[in-house]
Amino acid sequence: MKTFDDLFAELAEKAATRPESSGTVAQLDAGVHAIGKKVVEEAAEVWMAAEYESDDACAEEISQLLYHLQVLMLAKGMSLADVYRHL
Ligand SMILES: N=c1c2ncn([C@@H]3O[C@H](COP(=O)(O)OP(=O)(O)OP(=O)(O)O)[C@@H](O)[C@H]3O)c2ncn1[C@@H]1O[C@H](COP(=O)(O)O)[C@@H](O)[C@H]1O
Repeated sequence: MKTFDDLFAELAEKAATRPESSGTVAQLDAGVHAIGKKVVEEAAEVWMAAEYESDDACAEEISQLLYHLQVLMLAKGMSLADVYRHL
């Protein structure tokens, strides 16, 4: 099963190698403003799923929110340690 750290390593590799098929590369190219909007959208979907959908649907929305947060971190040039030191 993929972990948060596994996903971040995978996305960092995509950002470095820039494969044409990567949605992550497309989002990074769209910039922080567009990525930030996706973070807010996914956060709202998590909220709605938590109130009105199944636990599995909510978990899926949370995974998408985590993905978009990681894309934002990469767009900002941040590492996992930059975040973890605040936990
Ligand atoms: N975990 C994710 C992941 N979670 C969410 N998303 C993106 O977030 C979107 C969430 O979609 P929604 O359900 O909110 O639907 P939507 O708003 O209509 O989607 P869009 O119109 O914005 O595409 C998905 O369409 C994906 O584009 C993800 N995209 C990629 N990954 C993983 O990231 C890795 C790298 O992916 P690529 O860069 O595409 O190779 C792979 O392991 C992928 O599994």
